Amino acid sequence: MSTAPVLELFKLSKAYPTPKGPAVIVKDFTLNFAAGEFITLIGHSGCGKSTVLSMVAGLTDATDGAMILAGKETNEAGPDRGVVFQSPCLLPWMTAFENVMLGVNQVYYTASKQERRELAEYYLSVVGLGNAMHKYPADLSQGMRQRVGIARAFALQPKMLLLDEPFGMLDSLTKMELQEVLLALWRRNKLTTLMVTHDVDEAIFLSDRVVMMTDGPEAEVGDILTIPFARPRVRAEVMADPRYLEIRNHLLTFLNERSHIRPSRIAAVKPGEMATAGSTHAPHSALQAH
Ligand SMILES: Nc1ncnc2c1ncn2[C@@H]1O[C@H](COP(=O)(O)OP(=O)(O)OP(=O)(O)O)[C@@H](O)[C@H]1O
Repeated sequence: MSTAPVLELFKLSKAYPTPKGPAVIVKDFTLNFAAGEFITLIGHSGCGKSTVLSMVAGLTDATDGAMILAGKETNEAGPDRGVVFQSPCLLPWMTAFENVMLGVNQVYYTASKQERRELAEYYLSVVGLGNAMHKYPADLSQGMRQRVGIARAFALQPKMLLLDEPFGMLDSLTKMELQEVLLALWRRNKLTTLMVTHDVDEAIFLSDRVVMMTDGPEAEVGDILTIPFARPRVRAEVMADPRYLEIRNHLLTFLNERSHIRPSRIAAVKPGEMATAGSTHAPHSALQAH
């Protein structure tokens, strides 16, 4: 079995020009994604999470570093990465089905019309829009529109799925429903996934690993936590597991206390305490030395 990562991010950095000179938002962001791995990225507002996702999507150029996707260095956007944003940006004059078909027609132009239709219908049905796929966005709830966005991303069958706070604007019940929809699709398709979220519980429930970013400027990977719960996960069982609170506390402690500290700048830490990109920390091994 191949163990080569699907995506390697090596010392990715991003600086934006400002009147006072370049502002380095993200610095030396290094992380590998195993095939089919679900990674969430958490950190304080404005630290640079979306900037990282945007560089991975090829929508923003990195100022430094390298990105290797499926063995090839890449720095451009492409249909091999499906992106879902907080708001799905559907064309209002097209139905949900037509919105999904737009991408499907471009990517699968060699398939027959019938095959393309079936692909779009399949993913719209799986996300629960079997009876609403011919409605226009204005006639869909926000949660339903986001289901279209998810169906659209999966229908292109990309190598990677990139999600930028996809459930950030939804009420908590709809959010939980869509997390389940996402997990079901992810399991079926085994897509390597990067998701940006502010929601610690969402990160724990969905992820194989949670990557914590330090505060910006010059934000970097501060710590990485492996989530130990077996899949498929049942929310109630995960939340009742004694490790859940421990993991949650670890993440909250990072956000409240440790996100201001840059691992790369700390000289005196005990061996084994420092998180490195790709590490698989258990909650107890947290960096405490500050
Ligand atoms: N095009 C741009 N030009 C200049 N500065 C930018 C640009 N895009 C983002 N920034 C700055 O980069 C920093 C990181 O932004 P980014 O959106 O990546 O953070 P974030 O962690 O995703 O924030 P949030 O959680 O609030 O969505 C912010 O200070 C933002 O103002």
